[in-house]
Amino acid sequence: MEKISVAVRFRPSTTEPNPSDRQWRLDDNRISLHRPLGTPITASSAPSFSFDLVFDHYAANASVHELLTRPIILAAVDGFNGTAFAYGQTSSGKTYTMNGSDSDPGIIQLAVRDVFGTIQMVTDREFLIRVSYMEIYNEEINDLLVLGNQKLPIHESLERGVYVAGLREEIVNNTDQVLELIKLGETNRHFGETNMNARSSRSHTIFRMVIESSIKNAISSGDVSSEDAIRVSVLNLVDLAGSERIAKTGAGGVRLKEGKHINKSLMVLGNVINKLSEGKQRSHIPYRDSKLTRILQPALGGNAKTSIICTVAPEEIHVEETKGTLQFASRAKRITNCAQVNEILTDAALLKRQKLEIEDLRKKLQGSHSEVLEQVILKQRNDMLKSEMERDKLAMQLEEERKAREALEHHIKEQQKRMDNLNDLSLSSDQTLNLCQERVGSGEISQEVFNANNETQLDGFKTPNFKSMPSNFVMKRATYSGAIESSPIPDSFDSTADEDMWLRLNKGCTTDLDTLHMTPFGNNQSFLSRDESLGHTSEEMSIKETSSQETECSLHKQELEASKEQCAKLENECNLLREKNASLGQALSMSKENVELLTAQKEELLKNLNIEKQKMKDLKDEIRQFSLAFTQRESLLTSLYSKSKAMMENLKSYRGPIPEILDY
Ligand SMILES: Nc1ncnc2c1ncn2[C@@H]1O[C@H](COP(=O)(O)OP(=O)(O)OP(=O)(O)O)[C@@H](O)[C@H]1O
Repeated sequence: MEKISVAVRFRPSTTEPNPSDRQWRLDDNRISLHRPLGTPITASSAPSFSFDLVFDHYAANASVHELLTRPIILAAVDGFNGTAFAYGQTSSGKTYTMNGSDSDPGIIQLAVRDVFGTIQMVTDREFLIRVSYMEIYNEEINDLLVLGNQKLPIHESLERGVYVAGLREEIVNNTDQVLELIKLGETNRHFGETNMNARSSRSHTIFRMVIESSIKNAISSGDVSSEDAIRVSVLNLVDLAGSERIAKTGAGGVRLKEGKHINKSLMVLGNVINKLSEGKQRSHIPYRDSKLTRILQPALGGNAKTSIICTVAPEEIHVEETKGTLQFASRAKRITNCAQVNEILTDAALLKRQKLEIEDLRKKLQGSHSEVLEQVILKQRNDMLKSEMERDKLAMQLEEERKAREALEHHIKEQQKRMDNLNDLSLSSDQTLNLCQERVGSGEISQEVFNANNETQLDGFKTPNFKSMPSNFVMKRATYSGAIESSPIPDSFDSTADEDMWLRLNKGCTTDLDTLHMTPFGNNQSFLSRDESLGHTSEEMSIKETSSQETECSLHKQELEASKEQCAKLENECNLLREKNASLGQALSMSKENVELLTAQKEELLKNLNIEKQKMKDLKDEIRQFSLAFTQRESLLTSLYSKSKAMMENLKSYRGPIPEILDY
């Protein structure tokens, strides 16, 4: 943000100062009005003013330019928009300041020289300068480089902002070329004689230079950067028509109409300056109320560096107008602009950027990116296969473990059964022992027999409880009612038998003894005694066996627990692998989708590239056709212009009657 710089310039007095006149006094950059005797007038009607610069009547245009406008010209070459305009009452020296004289070139001439002088010093950029010259006469825009009143319209677009449509822009290469064009423009400009100025500007004129520049050979270099951008700045040098009092100028007829238009547009300019000076940039600023403010919009509170030179007349007769001008200047001083370098990308640079982007995308698609993707997919496939194999292996292990567990369980059940049997056996042995002891107590069995039997060790004794009874041994139980859990019947009988014992054993049961196979003598050991002696030995054996089986069983149990744990662990691992497998499958399908998407994008981009290429070709054709048409039109216009000029010359020298038809 920077403030508009404002300067005030006093033109030389046209009259001899009268001792009774009030005087404007300049102290550095301050201006104050003094009484004839030299005392300052401090009333509110005549306050003192201070400005960025104040020039007295001795100042030459060159010093005004050097101090006020030159910085703007240099900034314009660097890409900033710039505007310098002269404001003041009629005959205060605006045109003199802007256009100068032969001995004192004006700001426009000095600016043109500066522009060309500066760009010659810049070696790394190439410049294209275009100039145009227009006037706003009676609120109509005319091209001063073209004959006649064209009444050009103002247009607005996003790309160009506010612009005058159809305005001739001349590409220029040097100062002289521009000065020639300015001369041409001056001949077309509206001047008129008033009471106050023999050659009064009846229009606002805007001399415009468009300065384009780009880095030399930037487009052919590698990357697209800010170097590829083109700087386009607009420099406006404006000579306003002077505000005037109709009574003073003595205007009537055409001059009066002109004066009204001039005053109206200057009033709008004043309103815009007022609003902007109040810091109301965001409120409505009446730029559209006049063509002048519309065209100067960027210079007033916009993207431009602006300086205003307010010209004033020193004479007593113009004190009120001078005060008005100084007030305008004071308000203008408060306006802030926001100038920035204007850079745009050319079609070629844009195309280059697009090409690079497309190339980059293509590389990503065709090159490293797709390879990476393929590798990722391959890796994922491998991972998936690996995990599937692991899963199968684990499933097999699990199956084996399950089988082993079932076998173990089966084994444990068997062992349990055996243990139960052994327990039963042990119990029945105890009972048998008790029974025998009871019988010894009752005298049925002698203590010696019992002891002998009890001490006798018989190998190969099988569990009598589960032995099937021999079919030829049938007992009839009459009175026997004792609870015999284990049968005392041995595997086989000998040929001899102790009848008494038999009877005693059977407690009165009658048995057909003839059917008995008698136990041979000498081998007549009672089966009872054998049985009972065996009962005592089997108890110890069964206890031993039981304890060893219990140990075995607890070992099996431990094994079972361990295998259960292992099994659970394996199941967990299996679940994890299943999950991993599922996520890998998902990732694979996603990558497949990505590949498909990228392929589609690639195709789309290639399609766009082709379209862009076609567009480019069309544009080139269009440009070729346009430049052809333009050259034709230009040569036509030039010939028309020279023809009309020649005719004008002829007409001027022609003294006879005016011919009725002019054949062009
Ligand atoms: N600084 C100056 N030094 C010498 N002569 C000057 C100076 N300023 C103005 N003049 C002369 O004063 C007269 C009026 O000046 P000029 O035409 O520039 O005024 P103007 O403000 O452009 O008036 P208008 O608004 O009517 O066009 C001219 O003859 C001009 O040569």
